[in-house]
Amino acid sequence: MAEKLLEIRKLTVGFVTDKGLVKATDEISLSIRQGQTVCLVGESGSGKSVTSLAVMRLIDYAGGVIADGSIEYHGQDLALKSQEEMRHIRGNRIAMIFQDPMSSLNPVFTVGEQIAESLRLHQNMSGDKAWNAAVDMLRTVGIPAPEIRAKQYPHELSGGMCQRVVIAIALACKPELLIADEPTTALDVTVQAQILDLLRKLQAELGMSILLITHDMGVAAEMADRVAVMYAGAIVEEGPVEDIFNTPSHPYTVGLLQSIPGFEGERGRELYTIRGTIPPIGQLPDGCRFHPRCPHAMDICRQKEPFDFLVGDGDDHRAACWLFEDRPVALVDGRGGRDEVKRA
Ligand SMILES: Nc1ncnc2c1ncn2[C@@H]1O[C@H](COP(=O)(O)OP(=O)(O)OP(=O)(O)O)[C@@H](O)[C@H]1O
Ligand code: NI
Repeated sequence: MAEKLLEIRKLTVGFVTDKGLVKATDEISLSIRQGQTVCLVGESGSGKSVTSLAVMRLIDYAGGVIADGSIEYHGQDLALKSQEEMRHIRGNRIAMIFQDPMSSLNPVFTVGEQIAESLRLHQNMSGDKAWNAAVDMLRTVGIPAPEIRAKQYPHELSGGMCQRVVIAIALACKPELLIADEPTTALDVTVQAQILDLLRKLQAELGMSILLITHDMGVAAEMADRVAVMYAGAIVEEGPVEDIFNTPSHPYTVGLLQSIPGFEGERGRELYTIRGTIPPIGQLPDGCRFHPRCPHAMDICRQKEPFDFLVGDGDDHRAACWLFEDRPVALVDGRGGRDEVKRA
């Protein structure tokens, strides 16, 4: 199995408010191996973007703090790096693309110049060489007539074209890890499929790992090797993509899947929606954070936070749900899962 590239351990990210620190993520653990695509899914407000911003340490600029845990990358903890050190890692070995391509591009420079600038900065290329490489990148990301397009400004390109440019900028430095936060949400379905195909193709060529954030289970099914389901700041289920879709275990995951139109077993039935809404950060219920919305809630769910239990046959599919109390507790890399030590 490929080496672990990124290992997030018990990461708690918070925002300081007048009521003290409110947690946007609560001891989340997740790892990504080389060449792997891990999808982070969950409803709006579950903490997906906060998690990705924490890995990039851009959370510092959004008023957030890493309150606890570690983000191990090549044996070093990104949570402890200075912003100066992070600047060398960002856009170089780890690149990020966001949902809205327009806000990532600079309106006053041509797209060719913006890619060339990234190459100058990170690959030490100069003048014509960087420009020619930029045109090549545009070709690589599937932009027709790249010599002409390179001289155009973002407003002269469609949304889909702009997102391809953003991908070209991100990939210009051949990152090991690409973090993509809803990269296709703003695009129409056909363009979305093309962009996802492009990411897959470039991933195969470059061997990079992808952390893909999406609220779309269909996108996750298509792209992921592993899926992590987030709810109200915690990863409530995580496992190989086949296991998540074939044997979803956490009632929240089951609910998410049942709300996909045309999902197996649901055809012809009224579309299911999970009752209730996600609690705002800082206002979690006692016990399991999902219990007020859970159709299976038991007494213990109202009282005690569940551990991560191993579900399925192997040791790589976990769910934080008391329904699996008879199963072994998942270990996070040899260390205890959530509160495992207290339980013993
Ligand atoms: N700068 C901030 N200050 C205070 N709270 C914040 C800040 N950024 C995010 N939050 C809160 O943190 C929680 C998680 O937000 P996050 O953006 O990570 O959700 P998400 O899963 O990415 O949702 P979406 O699908 O809507 O993008 C939310 O409750 C949000 O209101
Ligand atoms: Ni988000």
